[in-house]
Amino acid sequence: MLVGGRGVPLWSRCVRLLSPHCAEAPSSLRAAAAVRCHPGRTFNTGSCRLLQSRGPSGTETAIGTAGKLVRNGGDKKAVICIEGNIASGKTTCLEYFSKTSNIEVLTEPVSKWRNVRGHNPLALMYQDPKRWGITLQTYVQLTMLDRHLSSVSAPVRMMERSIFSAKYIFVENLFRSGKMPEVDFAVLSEWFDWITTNISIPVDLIVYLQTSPQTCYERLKQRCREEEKVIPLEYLESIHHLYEDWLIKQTSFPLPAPVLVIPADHDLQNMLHQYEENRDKILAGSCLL
Ligand SMILES: Nc1ncnc2c1ncn2[C@@H]1O[C@H](COP(=O)(O)OP(=O)(O)O)[C@@H](O)[C@H]1O
Ligand SMILES: O=c1ccn([C@H]2C[C@H](O)[C@@H](COP(=O)(O)O)O2)c(=O)[nH]1
Repeated sequence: MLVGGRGVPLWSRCVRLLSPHCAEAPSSLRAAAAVRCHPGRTFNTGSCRLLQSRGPSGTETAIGTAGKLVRNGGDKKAVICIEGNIASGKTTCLEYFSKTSNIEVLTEPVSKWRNVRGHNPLALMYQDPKRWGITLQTYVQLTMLDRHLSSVSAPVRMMERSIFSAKYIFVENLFRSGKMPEVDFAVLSEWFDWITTNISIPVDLIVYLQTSPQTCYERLKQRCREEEKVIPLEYLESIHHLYEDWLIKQTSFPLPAPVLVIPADHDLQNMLHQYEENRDKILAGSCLL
């Protein structure tokens, strides 16, 4: 295992734990504070509760000491986000860990993205990204925020992706590829900046399932989700490069947490073995299990 390594070749079998470049990353899964990874800005939201409210889907929030909206009781729970390309095996990984007691698993709300009041923004986005990209990504941002803020029922929460990858990977990809008008990107960015400035979204660890785009392409075809039949290999390559820049090279956007890299091109049995081998690392430091 290499700790804090950078630029290590892809597809190596070892697992790596990379630290965020910013100085203010959450120190461990025990961290009571929610910290934003921006130079010179630290928000400690761990202690005081001034106001409390309950929203839809069991969201309980309060105003913390820094004036940020915080999830109620969130300071005591560890949050692990599973990140990776489309069809890299995130859901399969979560299914594996869902069998562990004391871990709460939250999959991406894809069913909502496929059906909001009878509309399918995911399908619309793939059909015409220029027109519908903002529609899908606005809804993704809302539903991911709802996931982050929903009340936690176990000491450890494992969730699929995050509001950060929605913005840093998918919105960014639409914009850079010329499939999102500048004004749509600006509006989404304003929303994202407002949310992350005013709402505490603590993440303690990112687990990055690192795959080749080719592997994802094969798994995508095997999964055969109707909306995704139009996805070419090049799309997965773009997503892959954005992930690598963010989580491995750490040259694009701030990291909300340290990164554990798990090479994920291997067959299912091998992957399950790796998850078992890394169980302690993934859950390390929570002091709650
Ligand atoms: N290690 C693996 N080897 C082969 N197929 C896999 C592996 N992991 C997952 N799959 C299959 O690949 C497809 C995508 O996996 P999934 O877990 O849904 O990915 P994601 O949630 O990242 O989109 C599914 O059909 C799944 O059964
Ligand atoms: O912000 C986002 C997040 C996801 N998507 C798309 C990509 C896939 O087609 C589905 C679900 O992703 P999985 O990797 O299979 O979980 O949603 C998006 O367009 N924007």
